[in-house]
Amino acid sequence: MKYFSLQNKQHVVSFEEAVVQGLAPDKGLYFPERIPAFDKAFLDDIVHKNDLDIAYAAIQPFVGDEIPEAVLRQIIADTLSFPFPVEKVQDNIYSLELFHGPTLAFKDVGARFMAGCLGYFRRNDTRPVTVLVATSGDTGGAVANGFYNVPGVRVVILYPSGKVSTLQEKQLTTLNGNITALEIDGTFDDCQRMVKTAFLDGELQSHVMLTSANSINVARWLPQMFYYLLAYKQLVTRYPDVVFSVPSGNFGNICAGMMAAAMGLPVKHFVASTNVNDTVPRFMQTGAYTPGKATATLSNAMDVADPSNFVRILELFANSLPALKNKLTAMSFSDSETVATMEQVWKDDQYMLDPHGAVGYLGLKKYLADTGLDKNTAGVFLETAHPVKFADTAPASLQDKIVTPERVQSLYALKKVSVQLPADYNALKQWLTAN
Ligand SMILES: N[C@@H](CCOP(=O)(O)O)C(=O)O
Repeated sequence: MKYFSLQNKQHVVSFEEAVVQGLAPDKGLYFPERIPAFDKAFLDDIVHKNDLDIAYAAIQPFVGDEIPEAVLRQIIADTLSFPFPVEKVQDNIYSLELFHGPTLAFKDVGARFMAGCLGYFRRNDTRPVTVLVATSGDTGGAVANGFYNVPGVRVVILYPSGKVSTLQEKQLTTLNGNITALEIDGTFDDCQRMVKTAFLDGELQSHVMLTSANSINVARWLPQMFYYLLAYKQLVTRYPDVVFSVPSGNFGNICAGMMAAAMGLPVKHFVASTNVNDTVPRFMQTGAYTPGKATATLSNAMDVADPSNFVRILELFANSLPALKNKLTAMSFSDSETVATMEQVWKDDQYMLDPHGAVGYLGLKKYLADTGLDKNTAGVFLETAHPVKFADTAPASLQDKIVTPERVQSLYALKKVSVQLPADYNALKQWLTAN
């Protein structure tokens, strides 16, 4: 499989080059040259396949022969070492729980897969590489955990000061070792812009070898297909149709699901559920892409005004808005709707939503109500992070009901270590060069 830059289709690279570079030199995102198709017999028999074989079938065409089969299978096994249950919340409404990994968010999947690929590609390379990553909350912790102590790799995480939760910040700032947290006086979009600018800076790159671990990197983005297939496997014997509602910020997660659908996974429809950072829902209505400045919300990991991966979604639909609308509906919800939903679902169903899952749930319910879909349809919202990550801003009535998983309990006592920087690319460049 080759990958081209979405800024210049003539710029074509291998999987390895796409992973190691992260972003094309022209700042374009890499995109696969063709969309592989799942074997129909394999999909028809998916309930009898094991999870690792399903993931292998999904990702192998994107990797080709650039990673030997045994190595790729081991990377997948290391990535999927925790469960992805589909929990019933109400009749026809299911939560795909993606928070059972080490950092309690769906990002663990992509971060661990990418760490495995990068480790393989750099096995004979002694030059140190810097993984540069921007986070609005969850990516940073997952990348820090996935790359912690990986030889020859240093991770530099940019996060917006005061705009991530207590637990998220502890996950970013307490590992130390090969992980450094840069606390930026700005928004996630500022952090993402600074990271992307670094990739364009030839002078910087002559001193520092850089790659990205945001979902702009194909090895972070594509493995997110796995859990759509695993959810489908769990539901297909009961429901002919599945609708996924995906809480969306940088749009990498939903874009991976839509890639799986383009490969043949039978998904009836996708709902992109956003908070008030509604650039995509507005685009879907008007056709005008006009990102403003990000607004801070309770679902902070989705506080993204200019989502990187939306260009990939457009590419999947040959930039045709009518074609996209047949497969995707986008809706936005306020914090007050989010809180009311968290309280209501706990009261009625004893299911604890996190604010991102609540936004996904809202989008799903609204879509199903608007379209009047029947009992043959399973509605699935992605519960992208554990509620404890947002315990400090959870409604007072729910605070004492959120259970802290054992694997993060010790984090609260650790001391935060971060470097404060202004939202200015030159400050980042100076820091990277000096360190
Ligand atoms: N929601 C993200 C923002 C970055 O998204 P990514 O999937 O491109 O890494 C976060 O939690 O940091």
